[in-house]
Parts: sequence; structure tokens; C-alpha cells
Amino acid sequence: MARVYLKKAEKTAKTDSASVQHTVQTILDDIEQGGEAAAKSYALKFDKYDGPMVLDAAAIAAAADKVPQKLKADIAFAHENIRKFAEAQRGSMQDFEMEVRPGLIEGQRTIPVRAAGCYVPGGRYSHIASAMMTVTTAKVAGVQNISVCSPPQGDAGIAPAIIYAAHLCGADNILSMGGVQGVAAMTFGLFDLPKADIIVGPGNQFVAEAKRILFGRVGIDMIAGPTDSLILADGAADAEIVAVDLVSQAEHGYNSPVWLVTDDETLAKTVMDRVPELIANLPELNRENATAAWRDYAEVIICADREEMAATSDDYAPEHLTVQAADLDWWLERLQCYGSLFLGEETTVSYGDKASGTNHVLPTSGSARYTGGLSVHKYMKVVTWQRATRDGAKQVAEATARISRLEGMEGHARAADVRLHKYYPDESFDLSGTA
Ligand SMILES: NC(=O)C1=CN([C@@H]2O[C@H](COP(=O)(O)OP(=O)(O)OC[C@H]3O[C@@H](n4cnc5c(N)ncnc54)[C@H](O)[C@@H]3O)[C@@H](O)[C@H]2O)C=CC1
Ligand SMILES: O=C(O)[C@@H](O)CS(=O)(=O)O
Ligand SMILES: [Zn+2]
Repeated sequence: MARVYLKKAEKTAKTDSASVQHTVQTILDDIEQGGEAAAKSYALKFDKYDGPMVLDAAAIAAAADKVPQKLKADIAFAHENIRKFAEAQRGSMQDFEMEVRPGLIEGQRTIPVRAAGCYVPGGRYSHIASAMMTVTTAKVAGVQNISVCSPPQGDAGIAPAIIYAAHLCGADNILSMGGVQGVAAMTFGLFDLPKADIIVGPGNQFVAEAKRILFGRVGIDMIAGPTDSLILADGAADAEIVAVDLVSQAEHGYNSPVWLVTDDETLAKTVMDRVPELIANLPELNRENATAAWRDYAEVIICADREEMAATSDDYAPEHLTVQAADLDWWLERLQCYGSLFLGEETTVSYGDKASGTNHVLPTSGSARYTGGLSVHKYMKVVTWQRATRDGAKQVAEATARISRLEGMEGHARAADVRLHKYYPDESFDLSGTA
């Protein structure tokens, strides 16, 4: 059976992308030419902010005073889980040294970048968790200089809990600037920040586009744009929980797709009836976001069986993937394209988003086809080295000379020749590459 769409989206992540591209390129060009003054003028324009840019120790302490004790304990709990998971990731990356042939020694080293710029979104919600996810992984990787930028909320500046979390997790600099101007400031090294070697973190379509355009000049973790989520549910799933979980991720923004893929039409129809009721009960901002996301971006798809459900999911390559179906081990083994996988009703995307330990900065808009989410690995350069004894490199030198000559690269060949003639003056070699 072909997939049947009970609900098909009018829009996709690519809708409006051309105008976003033009807007972002213009802002980047202005800031590159106009420097700090231009960046500040965009902060004023988009975020109505005219205050201090980089927070000093007093501002950080003042922010900490405003965070309730219970929330501090929750941030500490979440930070510990994220840190432990990141440390295990770090431990899974090994330096090694091997003797490829006698006297020919080669190795791999993992070296953290020197400066990271972490984008912490803050336009619609105060993404405390994004500060924890980006800064903690950078710290565990061993990055020496970690900058954070986040949009100020008008005169009030960055939300105190974001400042508190970023500082607790190890941020060295906190910049009150969001959007394209924040990314540009960290990339170009404005406001005395070190020029970032890599920019990481999620954000809206303007932030994602800035990262796409700047890729190459600066390292980019991935393009993490508007959140998307897919739920795979069979007839045994609890329709109420499926509906609540879909709504939980539709509240991110007007353009956050949620998809339900199931082989049970009754479940699908129950969920479709329930979702609008749940959305109607949300607070105003959340309700507006989720209403538009459900109306314009959500899809409900009926498949013949679990194999077709899995294939459909892999085609969507969702950022978050939830399975509420029997035989979780089968799904874990079968599914191939997702940012983060949530197996069973007992866990949920919200846990991973906020506190369970896996990272929530994840590939969106189908990029889970080719990458995973933010991890310690993204901050690490995997580099190689070698050394050799004269005898160990003798055969390499001969092969290098002949291969180079066949390629027409005489300079390369001579770097090998000179060594063979120096170390083995009494020997003759056929290094012509034509023998
Ligand atoms: N993929 C992931 O791992 C995660 C993704 N997200 C996503 O991050 C996004 C956060 O978005 P926001 O709340 O908007 O916060 P944001 O911090 O990404 O964007 C706010 C900034 O957008 C800029 N902006 C707003 N309107 C603009 C315009 N017309 N032209 C140019 N710049 C403009 C402003 O400079 C403002 O500072 C959501 O889409 C959410 O789904 C959030 C957390 C994790
Ligand atoms: O991972 C994401 O995209 C988000 O769902 C994270 S958060 O809920 O906005 O913290
Ligand atoms: Zn979320």
C-alpha cells in the first residue's frame, strides 16, 4: 500500500527561504563593513536593545541572584546529566599510534578547537537548555575559550536563567546579542571576543541561514533550524500521549513541523481530533505557534505496516523521532535517519530537550540524512601525524617518487629522491615511474 496522507502540509522548511537568504546576506555584509556599530544597530532594530554588550562579573552575579533556588537545583541536575553523557562521548574518541610497517609510525590525535561561539536562541522562549547543551559539550571537549550570545529581551537583556546556566556550564564570555548580528559578532571577533573557530547552536531561520552562509570561513556544527518531530505509533499506542507529545513540539514556532506516522487509522483519527483541543488550552504565545504549525506544517500518514512506517520515517529524517509501538528493539535496529531517538512511552522528546543528558541541538529539515546532532566530537579536530626511521621510509620513498612522476608531479618526486640518495648513496634506484 502506498502512504496515505490523512493530513498533508501546505508548507515545508524551504518555504520563504529565498527572502531569508537575501535578508541575512545583507545583514552580514553590513556588519562586515560597519563592524560593532553596525551590529549594535541591528540589535536595536530587532531586539530593541541598547545596553552593555559583553556582560561583566557584576551583571552575571546579578542575574544569578534572580534565579530561584529550585530552578538552580534543576539546572545543576540537568547539567550533570549532559556533562556525564558528553564525558562518555569524549571517552569514546581515542588517540592512537601504530606501526603501519616496521619503522613507519603513524598516529591520530583529537584536538579541541581553541574558540567556540555558542548561539543560544531567545526570541520566543528562554532557551536555558540550549545554553547547557552547547557550553557543556564545548567545555568537556576542552575548548579554551567559549563565547555565548543570546538575544536580549529589550532593556531587560538576556533572560537571567540563560546567563546563569551559561556561566555555570563554563562560558567565558556572554554577549547580549541575538540573530545574525550575534553570529557575526562571534565569527568576526567583535566586542573583543576571540574569533570563533566554530559556531554551534540552534536558532531560527535567520540564524540557520547565517551559519550556512558563513560555513567555511568558520566551522559550523550543523544547520539546526526550526524544530521538527515525528512520532511512529502503532495501534497499541496511547492516543492521548501521542497527541500531547505532538503538541509539545508544535509549540516551538509557527514553522515547526510535527508528523504522525502510523499503521492504525483509528489511532490517527483520534489523535487528529484531540490535537486542536490540546492546542486551544495552551497559553497564548504557545497556542499561536502550535496552531500555525499544526495547520501549515503538520502531516498524518497511514502506512501498511511497520516496515513502511520505518521507511517513511527515514525519508523524513526527523530531528526528533519517537516510537510508541511494540518491539522497541526492532525499531532501534531498523531506523537509520534521525537526530535523537526516543523509544517507548516512558520517555519523551521534552526529557531530551531539557534534562535527560543527550544533546538537544540536532539536525533539522532532513539533515539527519547525513549528520547527527551536537556532540563533543563537533568541537574536536581529528588530526594525524607520522614519523619514520630511514629504513622504515625507504619503500615509501621509492613508491612516492614513482607515483609522483606518473602524476607529473616532479617536485614531489624529488622530495623522495633526495632522501634516498642521501641515506643510500651506494644504491641505485629506478624511480622513473615508467618501469
Ligand atoms: N534544532 C535544535 O536543536 C533547536 C532548535 N530550536 C529552534 O530555534 C528557534 C528559535 O527561534 P527564536 O525564538 O526566533 O529565537 P532566535 O534566538 O533563534 O532568533 C531571535 C533573533 O532573530 C532575529 N530576527 C527576528 N526577526 C528577524 C528578521 N525579520 N530579520 C532578521 N532577523 C530577525 C533577531 O535578531 C533576534 O535576535 C526555533 O525555530 C526553535 O525551533 C531551538 C532549540 C533547539
Ligand atoms: O531540540 C530542539 O529542537 C528543541 O526541541 C529543544 S527545546 O525544546 O527548544 O529546548
Ligand atoms: Zn522542544
